[in-house]
Amino acid sequence: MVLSPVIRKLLHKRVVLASASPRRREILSHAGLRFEVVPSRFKEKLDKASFPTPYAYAIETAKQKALEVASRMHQKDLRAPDVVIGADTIVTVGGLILEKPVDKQDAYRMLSRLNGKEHSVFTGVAIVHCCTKDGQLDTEVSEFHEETTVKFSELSEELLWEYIDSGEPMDKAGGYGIQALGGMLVEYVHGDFLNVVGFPLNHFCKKLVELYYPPRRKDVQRVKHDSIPPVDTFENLSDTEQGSSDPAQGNEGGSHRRAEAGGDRGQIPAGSQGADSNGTVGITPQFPAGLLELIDGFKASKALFTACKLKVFDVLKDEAPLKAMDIAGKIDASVCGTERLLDVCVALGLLEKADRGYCNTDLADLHLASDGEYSLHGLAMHSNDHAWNLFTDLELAVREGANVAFGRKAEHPVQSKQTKLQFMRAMHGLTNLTARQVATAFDLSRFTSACDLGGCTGALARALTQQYPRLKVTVVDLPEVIEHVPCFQPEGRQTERISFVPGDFFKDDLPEAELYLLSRILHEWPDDKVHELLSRVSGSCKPGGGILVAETVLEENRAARGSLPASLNLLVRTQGRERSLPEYRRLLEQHGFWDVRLAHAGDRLDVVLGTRASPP
Ligand SMILES: O=c1[nH]cc([C@@H]2O[C@H](COP(=O)(O)OP(=O)(O)OP(=O)(O)O)[C@@H](O)[C@H]2O)c(=O)[nH]1
Repeated sequence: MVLSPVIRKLLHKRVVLASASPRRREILSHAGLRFEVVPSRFKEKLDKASFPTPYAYAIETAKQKALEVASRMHQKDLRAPDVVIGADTIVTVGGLILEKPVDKQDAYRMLSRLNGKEHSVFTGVAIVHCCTKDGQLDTEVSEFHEETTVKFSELSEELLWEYIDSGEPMDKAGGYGIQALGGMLVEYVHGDFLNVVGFPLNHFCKKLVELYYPPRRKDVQRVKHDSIPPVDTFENLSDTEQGSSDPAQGNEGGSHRRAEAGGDRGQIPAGSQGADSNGTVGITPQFPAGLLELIDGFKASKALFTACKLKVFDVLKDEAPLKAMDIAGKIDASVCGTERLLDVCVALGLLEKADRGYCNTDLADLHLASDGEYSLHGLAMHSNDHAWNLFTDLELAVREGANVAFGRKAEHPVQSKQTKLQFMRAMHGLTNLTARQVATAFDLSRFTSACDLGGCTGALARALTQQYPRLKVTVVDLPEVIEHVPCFQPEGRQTERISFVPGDFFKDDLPEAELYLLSRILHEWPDDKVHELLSRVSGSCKPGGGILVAETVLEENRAARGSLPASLNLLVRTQGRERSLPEYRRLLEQHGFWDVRLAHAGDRLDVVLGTRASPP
């Protein structure tokens, strides 16, 4: 949803978020902003003592992060984005500036300093507008900061260490994440909560209003600048894309129609008045850009899939820039069709276009070319060739309440050899992106052996053995999956501590292990099969051993997660479903696993750990 026309002002610009923070990405994308993410390479080590205030330090760091990205992008293709956003969050307590802890001891030092006290969280933000003049990068920087006061409860040493061991503190300023487990440490917050999480959205919108709608004399009394203008006021500020920015054509005094339902993802913004040929006055609703974007969403996905299938991103990874004609030759397609596809990819932020031709964006280089550890090419191809067809049955699946496709089209997602390999590629790319976070969500160093059930290409096993030098992992998967594992072994990095065992975890004996891993497995199955599997795991797991389940755990407010399409995916594809923490807790407890704990492992994945109790 795009609530604010001021965010819409940016929809037609190429916006880049110069940050690796998943929280910033989430806050801004939930606000309806469209942008690319290019993490900054600026080293955060400015001399803190040389700044008059902590926030001056945060602002300068934010600015340097954004400027580094602007100049790198400009150098790469001689064209910088229109807007680059940088941010830096710090915590101050007793005159000290705390950033992200470097290790657990550092996290402990930070959290001990915050224990039982009030502290301030500052986020500095820089909005850099770029343009290219005579091949030179020209920038205009707007900056601001926001302060929020947070008070921690008195916390015991045990609780502090339990929190540190959850792994959550490590990539967070001050060593805590208020949006997750860290929220339990906090007694009160004064100020903007999102500022603590990493991005002061409210102040950002005010800054945009200031930049994009400088007050006209007659507005000065009407627009209150110490708050985000209410929606009506924003509508009056709407630009030519949505209405008229000409003050003479504004809506002042006009009646704003409000809808009961529908409209631009929920609300119909006020439009313009006009008379028809009969002289009847009517109101044209404002253009529902967000809704049209939803309606057209499938076209964007299909464009991405097609470019992947035609290996456009591979071609441009090998050689760039290239003109449409050269690319068409290499992918064996028509020039006019190729040019259209390429331009759509530019609009989608997947490619960049300059005078000398087209290039991949960093995002496409990393994730859409078919090679590379973090390639999602396999996932895109799986979505194109399989998920796409299954989703045509969504209406039927919704009517029936179960996956009608399951019986008709597939017994399991792994079918023909080609399909199998494609599914494995999809899972491999996805798992590589999240494996480290899953491996570090809890401290698993007490385990010396693990068994990854349905561990596919061993991507999670690899992350675990890299993280825990004493750990040996056995990967169990169907024989027809294990057969293809050699295609996925990274050169020279095969570790002797990983072994692959062909087998069916519903039928064959499970290998002995202290820790059993079920990553993205349980959601594939209905409750009766989950019970069957957990009972087998429970039978093999010794008291004190563990079970680690990696899944998207549903929150109470189910609509709040960006991963809900996944739940429809399960509806059309399998008989399984996503579950909430109470549901996982109940399932695990029923099979003798206690002390069930949850940790987040990134945007779309959570980890649940349970410990096998001694039988009564
Ligand atoms: O309660 C919370 N407090 C802070 C955070 C996250 O902490 C980091 C702050 O670090 P920084 O500003 O340096 O940003 P990075 O993550 O290193 O990304 P950049 O590439 O922008 O430097 C930030 O991620 C906050 O979101 C939190 O999550 N909760």
